Amino acid sequence: MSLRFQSIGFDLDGTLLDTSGDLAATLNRVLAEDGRPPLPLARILGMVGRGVDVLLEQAVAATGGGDAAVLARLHPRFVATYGAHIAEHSRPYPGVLDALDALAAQGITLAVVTNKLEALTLPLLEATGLLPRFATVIGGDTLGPGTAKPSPAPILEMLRRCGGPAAFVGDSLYDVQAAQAAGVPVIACSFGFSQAPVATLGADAVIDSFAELIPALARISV
Ligand SMILES: O=C(O)COP(=O)(O)O
Ligand SMILES: [Mg+2]
Repeated sequence: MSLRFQSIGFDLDGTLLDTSGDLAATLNRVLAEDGRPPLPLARILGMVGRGVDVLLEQAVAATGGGDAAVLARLHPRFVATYGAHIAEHSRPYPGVLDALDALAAQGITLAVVTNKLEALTLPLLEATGLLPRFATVIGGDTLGPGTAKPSPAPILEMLRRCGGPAAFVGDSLYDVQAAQAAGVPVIACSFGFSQAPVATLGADAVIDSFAELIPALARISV
């Protein structure tokens, strides 16, 4: 199946990697250290996808509230704790490695565009064996404040670095909005962290497993 895409970008959390276990354990540990109650996994996953600042804002609001000083206190604790436990439970979803290899074999350039901080993203990709497969990695803070998805900025930067035409693969509304604002077709993964049914996100295609990725890309290639 030959695709017309020069490059394909991937979201990280809930798309390439199931990071739910390490994210939830880290957040609940940081909340406990601050005297706050734990949050259930499903609630936490609904807070993931717009980066650590939004995650902490929502987690603090859900556990008794707190002002900017609370967030400023929790932020470095979250980053340090997560960095120390970055890949204890996090694994690629089934079929990820085969799909990436098949795309690379077609000469397609692969990129990661995540809202996770770059300094956490790189060791996570390294620990899970994914890093060598990507030509470029753009984190939520790589391009500066205000450029995380749903801003189109990181997808436009991926196009600049890797060339077009491009497609994007993600699991959240923010991925779909960012790709559409950048004029790039987008595939949504139903196995990720989206709280809304992925069929309602407005993506060009929905996949239920990575085995469906290349056929879906072929369908939107025409
Ligand atoms: O919210 C995050 O930290 C990262 O999320 P993403 O990899 O799904 O963009
Ligand atoms: Mg995601």
